[in-house]
Amino acid sequence: MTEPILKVEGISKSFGAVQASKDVSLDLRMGEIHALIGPNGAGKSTLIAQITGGLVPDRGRVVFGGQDVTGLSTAARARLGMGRTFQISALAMEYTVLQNAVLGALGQRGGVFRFFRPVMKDAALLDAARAALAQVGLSDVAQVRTAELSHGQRRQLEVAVALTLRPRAFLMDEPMAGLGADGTQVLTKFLDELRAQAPILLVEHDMDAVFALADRISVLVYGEVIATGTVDQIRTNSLVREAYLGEEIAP
Ligand SMILES: Nc1ncnc2c1ncn2[C@@H]1O[C@H](COP(=O)(O)OP(=O)(O)OP(=O)(O)O)[C@@H](O)[C@H]1O
Repeated sequence: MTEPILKVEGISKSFGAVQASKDVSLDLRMGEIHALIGPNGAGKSTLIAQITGGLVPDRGRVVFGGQDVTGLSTAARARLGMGRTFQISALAMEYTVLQNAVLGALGQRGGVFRFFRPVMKDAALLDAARAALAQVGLSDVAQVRTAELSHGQRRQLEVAVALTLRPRAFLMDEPMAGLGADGTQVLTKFLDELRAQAPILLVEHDMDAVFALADRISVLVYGEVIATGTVDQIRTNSLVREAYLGEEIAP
């Protein structure tokens, strides 16, 4: 088996008396969607922040592409190919779709945005942005103001921004949040295809999407991974059913 692209090894993180991550270990393998689920406040966002570099763990390490990245900045991790999308939109609503994709490409490279015009003439950035928009199906709206996009299209644009870096893996924090049934369906199909290009660690509350997409699921409860397994293994796991009170997870 090839080495996992991402390994989280024994990560712990406390905020005062709250232990948000308790000795968390998990990995992300090539070609897979690994979903991270858990009740509100279980520590999913805190874990993602430690993987992407926004928070420093108290203990443990993050290995990406065989390299220990625990001490690296978010931008340095992005340059190594760690792509991500956010729970809260980081898009500039007044800019066009293409401008957002270009600025995203620049930002993810750790570039500093000083003058708009030179940036918009940077052929490499423009090429990367256009290719990413084409891949998510937004080429037709490249010149449209981002504010005019539907919620689902904005989610696609966020994925496009992450794609500009040609990531080796994706971390996605609740990409389905706020999407209607149609938007969820479009994004589910898109993520299904995307995993072949780069594996995805997916934090998601929408259980239908998780069950449709995940090759493996890890369940986080009070900062701890209580189970990792296939959809069937997780559905029938008694600890998991207890944590969810049997509701969302019930077959
Ligand atoms: N910066 C912080 N300071 C103090 N406590 C924090 C901080 N960030 C998170 N926490 C606490 O850590 C725990 C885990 O929070 P986190 O946001 O990671 O959970 P989550 O699983 O992502 O929740 P949700 O599903 O609601 O997004 C919670 O008890 C939260 O209150």
